[in-house]
Amino acid sequence: MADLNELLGDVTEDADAVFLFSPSGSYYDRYADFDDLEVAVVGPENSVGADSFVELPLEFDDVRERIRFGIEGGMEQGLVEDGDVVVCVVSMFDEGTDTVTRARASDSIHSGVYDLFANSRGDPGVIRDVFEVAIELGKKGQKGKPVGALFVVGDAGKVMNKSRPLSYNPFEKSHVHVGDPIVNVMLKEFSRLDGAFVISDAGKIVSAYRYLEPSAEGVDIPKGLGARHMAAGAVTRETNATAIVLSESDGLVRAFKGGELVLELDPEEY
Ligand SMILES: Nc1ncnc2c1ncn2[C@@H]1O[C@H](COP(=O)(O)OP(=O)(O)OP(=O)(O)O)[C@@H](O)[C@H]1O
Ligand SMILES: [Mn+2]
Repeated sequence: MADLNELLGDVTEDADAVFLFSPSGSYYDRYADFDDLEVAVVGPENSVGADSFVELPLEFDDVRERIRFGIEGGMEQGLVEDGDVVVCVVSMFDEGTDTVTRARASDSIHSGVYDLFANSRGDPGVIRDVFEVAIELGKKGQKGKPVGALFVVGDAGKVMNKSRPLSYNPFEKSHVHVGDPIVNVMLKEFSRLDGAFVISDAGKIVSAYRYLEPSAEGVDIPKGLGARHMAAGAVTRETNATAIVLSESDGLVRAFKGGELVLELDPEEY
């Protein structure tokens, strides 16, 4: 009769790295002296004091997302590289370690999402929520028609100084935050109209209908992108904001930081 452990050994064969997702201290210790294997801890905090640590800025309920994010962070830090086999040890059912998966680090996983969440000024949860609105808008459009939108997240005071109103601000005096389902409906509704949404670090919607007027000097964004993308890139050079743009013309979601395009995604594939 076949031996179960032997069969399951296929999962860990030829591994280049082991990523332990939020392990307990005693569990981590059992992995501490693997010499020829990169052992890294992935989680919201490095409570076991691991040398190699990838911070998860958000709780990903979806284990697949958690693993993707962990691997991308590991690539970002040079712990693993394109083609490496990464064995991921995860707890899926709150009963300690119960899941082992084999994943391959690849440049296609390396989409820029990690950098966007981990190194932005805005709260990671806020960036995620805005990102999700943009993706959803991209998938469905506005009443079936393609729609474009521009969200500027973080450093809102400075962003307001670099912009002017195109119309009355429906969020004036309101205290609404992204992530609230009602707000997401509002964001989608208002995205039919011109200009940008300005959102604070903590996710408060400061304004809609802002016309951004940053200097475009020294902004290097890919040719073929128009005024909306130029404004998005430029505002992130002059402020510490992150801009998330849904293009009406090609349907892609892009993010800009520090004046540069840092992420480009097709909502249909996300
Ligand atoms: N400086 C700006 N600030 C805010 N919104 C802007 C700015 N420039 C353009 N927009 C918005 O972007 C819309 C589309 O402009 P344009 O076609 O030039 O941009 P684009 O980069 O090609 O974007 P898309 O791919 O969505 O067409 C405008 O109708 C306007 O609502
Ligand atoms: Mn255009």
